[in-house]
Amino acid sequence: MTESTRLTTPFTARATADEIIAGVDLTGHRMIVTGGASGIGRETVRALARAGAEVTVATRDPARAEDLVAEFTGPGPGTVRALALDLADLDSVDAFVAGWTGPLHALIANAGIMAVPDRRLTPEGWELQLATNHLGHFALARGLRDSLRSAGSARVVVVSSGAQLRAGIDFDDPHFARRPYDPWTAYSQSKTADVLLAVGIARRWSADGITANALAPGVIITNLQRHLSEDTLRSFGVTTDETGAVAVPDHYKTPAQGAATTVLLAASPLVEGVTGRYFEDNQEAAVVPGGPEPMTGVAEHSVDPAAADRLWTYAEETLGARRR
Ligand SMILES: NC(=O)c1ccc[n+]([C@@H]2O[C@H](COP(=O)([O-])OP(=O)(O)OC[C@H]3O[C@@H](n4cnc5c(N)ncnc54)[C@H](O)[C@@H]3O)[C@@H](O)[C@H]2O)c1
Repeated sequence: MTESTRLTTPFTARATADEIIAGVDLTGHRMIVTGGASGIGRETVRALARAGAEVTVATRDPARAEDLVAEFTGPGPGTVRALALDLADLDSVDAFVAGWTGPLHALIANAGIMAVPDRRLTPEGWELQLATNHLGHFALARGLRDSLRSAGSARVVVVSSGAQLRAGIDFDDPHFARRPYDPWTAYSQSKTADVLLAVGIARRWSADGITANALAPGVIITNLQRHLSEDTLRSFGVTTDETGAVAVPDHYKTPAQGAATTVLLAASPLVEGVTGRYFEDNQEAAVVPGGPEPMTGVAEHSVDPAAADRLWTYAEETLGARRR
């Protein structure tokens, strides 16, 4: 992709999800938002349902989406329901896939965890951030491929992060079995894997009418930061006063603004047919060398087709060899 072919939209970085799809009618569109009960995912669900979509919130605890379901119960065109899904538990992913019937117009891989302080493993022995953010979503997307195909035209949207700039995939030790565990390196690796998943799907499923793109939502205060200490948050410029009010730097977004790029990729006609790309602030991002310095753009290692293919094979083999 060159500068001249980079896709631009009329939307500013501050546009909200509702502004992005104003006038778009999603009636009859069936969509899944993982992690849709909180944070950015919750605002994604609301914007898509307001535009008329039938949205399924895939969440570990469906009770947490009760108010969302209630908000869209009634005469309006959009509906919301909540179904159980634990991405770190492949039996749960399999059960979710087995329970899905009919077409699927958009799969939004939004759920995620960040900077888990110690090296935690799933029952299969996989590092928790890679397992949740990537391997669970890989299994989910693969399991739902027929449903995506049967929609005729379907989109996969993967919520990554600017953290993908900081680390590629360590194919020799993805689960930190030998190298020292670092919470941020593990997060960055998993977010690179998110972009590579979109690239991998774009390389394989285009003939099925399925597109896939990844994005960074910006920086938004949500439950995602729960593993960060007050000192770390202060170093990011986030402070909490004695009343509990949180003050954030100017570049932080609201959840509704954070959901905007996801909604652009899931539903806007502006990106019809676009696949294998990475967006931030509602525009396609520039490809840059990864490393500690760049704050925007997508790292070369995150969109490298060879890395995408290698990760795809790795994920297939890993899932195939899972402990029962
Ligand atoms: N908030 C930010 O500043 C920011 C920045 C960059 C990227 N992101 C990405 O945005 C996405 C949404 O994060 P958010 O900020 O809304 O945080 P959040 O914590 O509010 O939402 C994440 C959701 O994922 C769910 N989840 C976690 N583990 C799961 C599992 N095993 N199975 C099913 N669901 C699980 C959580 O329950 C939660 O609902 C994440 O992928 C995150 O990496 C967020």
